[in-house]
Amino acid sequence: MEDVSERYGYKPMLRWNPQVEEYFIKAYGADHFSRISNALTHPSCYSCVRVNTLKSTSDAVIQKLMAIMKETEHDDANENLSKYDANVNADTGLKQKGCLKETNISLNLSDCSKVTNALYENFQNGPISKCQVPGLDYVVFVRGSGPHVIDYGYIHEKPPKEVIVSRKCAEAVLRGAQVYVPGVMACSAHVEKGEKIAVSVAVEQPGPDGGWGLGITRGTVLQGLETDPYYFERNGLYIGQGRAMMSRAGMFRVLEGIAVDMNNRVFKLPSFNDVLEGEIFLQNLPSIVTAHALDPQKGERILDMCAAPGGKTTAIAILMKNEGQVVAVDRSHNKVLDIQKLAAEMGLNCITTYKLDALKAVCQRNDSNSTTDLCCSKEDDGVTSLNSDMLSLHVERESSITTEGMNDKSRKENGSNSTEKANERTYVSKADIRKNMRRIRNGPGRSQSSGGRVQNSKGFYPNSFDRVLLDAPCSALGLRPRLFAGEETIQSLRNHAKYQRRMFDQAVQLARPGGVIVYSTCTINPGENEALVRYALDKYKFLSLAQQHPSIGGPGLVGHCEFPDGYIEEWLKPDEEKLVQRFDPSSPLDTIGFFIAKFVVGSKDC
Ligand SMILES: C[S@@+](CC[C@H](N)C(=O)[O-])C[C@H]1O[C@@H](n2cnc3c(N)ncnc32)[C@H](O)[C@@H]1O
Repeated sequence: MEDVSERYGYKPMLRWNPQVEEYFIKAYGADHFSRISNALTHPSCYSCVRVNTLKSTSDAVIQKLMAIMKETEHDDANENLSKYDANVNADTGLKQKGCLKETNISLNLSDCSKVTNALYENFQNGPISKCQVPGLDYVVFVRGSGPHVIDYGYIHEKPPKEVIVSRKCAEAVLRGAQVYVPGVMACSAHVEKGEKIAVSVAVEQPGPDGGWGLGITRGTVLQGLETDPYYFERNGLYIGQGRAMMSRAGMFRVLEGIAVDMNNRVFKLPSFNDVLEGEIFLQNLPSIVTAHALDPQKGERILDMCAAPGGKTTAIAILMKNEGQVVAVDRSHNKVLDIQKLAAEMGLNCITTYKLDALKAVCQRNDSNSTTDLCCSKEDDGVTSLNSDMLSLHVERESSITTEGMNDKSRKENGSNSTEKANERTYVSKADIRKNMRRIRNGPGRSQSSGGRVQNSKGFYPNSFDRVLLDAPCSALGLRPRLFAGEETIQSLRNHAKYQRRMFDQAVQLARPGGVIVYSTCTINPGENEALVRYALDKYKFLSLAQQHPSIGGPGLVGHCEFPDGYIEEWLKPDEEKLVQRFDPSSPLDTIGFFIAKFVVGSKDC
């Protein structure tokens, strides 16, 4: 007989490109890499909330979040007691309820086996508490739990009804999302609205051509038999149970909406996504530390080179008490709008946004005649803040979001995004929702006719910033939870590294002597981390690594790696490793994989 607990469990194995795996094993050692790889398949066991100290305090936020959690628990309890009655045999239903209760009661700290002592102490006084790291008391941790064992109601020869979801959908669900219609790939026959559904994920498998593939026809009928698609591959890839919000036919007919309401998850993480608008921001701990490491001071001029959606930009602005200027650029028009929305929601008017390719972030003085762009047209300081007069006179307008009046959420739900996008967690600001409501009521305003406005920039003058943050686009191999990592090859990893070096070259020109550059990535790839630091220190003798505060990540990697093609990748030299922060997803801090290096810029004349 089938081992039900194995089949209906959650024991994913991350797949890598074989050469990439070999490289990481060389870098970390086989055991350590296996721990990292395993950690990446799970979400962190706590959520991290950054408090907007200009609007609230950690204590006030903790009180409010506690109240929200209480309310939710109360709603959940009622929901659990009433929801399945219609379609489930009464006895089985009662058993399920018992199981749910038991599981809930067992949500204690021991579930989160990887929590450090520091975090453990944080949670001694309840599920929500202030971060104990000196200087980070405006960070609030909210305890989650998992992995939970779920009873899917398997009866011999009568497997539970189920859906298979796409991998991106599953990753979003593990972070707390619901299953949206586009994410559903296959479903059991005769599923009706309200029925209990087991949710598993189909992950890319090696294809005959050496690549990866997912050969599954959307709409496939599942029988719960070995003949089902990915039957064996889905062993141990069950991510929770939910209630069908529509019939099987509906799931493949409609284009939008929640297909399965996930009410019994393998990982339970409170998301607080749409509460306490402007008062809090959900952010990974290493990202918060990055803003801190930059050490922005009131009145300074700071450049955030790859800023969207603005998590670090707003953290920096708050550390500066909204005094000074934070110039936030991104190459994506819509993403610049996201930064604007977030800044508005958080009440931060020291943030100026531009659309700019960070590879062309430096403009020379003589460029200014040929451009209407503000950044290079102002002789005195190289950058100009965005006020309303300037907006009407100088802004280069761009047509905005094509789906005028729709926020990200409605786009997601109406199916105009891809299958994957429908299950990615997208940030929707309350300010955005309110703005759209106003537009619907009043019609488009004068400045709203083409949607949001984004000012193009042609770059900034050299040495025009006190501090520069380069939170570089990267392979993102530290992000979690992740169920597949095979897409990155050695070549693609090297391409990321090249791109980052070119951006760093721009950052070096823009930071003034005596200024600071912070470089960060959310990848575990040393080629994009330590190797970038090596490149920077070897090429720019006036740069030196600086101590970061707080320093809670681990040390960097010292040495080098020799590749089969003869290429040698140089990492850090002894003593440099303590000056960078490497957040290891398998470490007790239980964060995403992340890297931070801080450079001080010396005199550029030498
Ligand atoms: C890691 S994300 C930044 C996250 C952001 N710093 C935050 O904390 O919210 C990288 C960003 O770089 C942007 N990007 C990629 N290539 C770029 C380029 N050449 N110039 C400017 N931005 C770029 C992407 O659009 C993306 O928003």
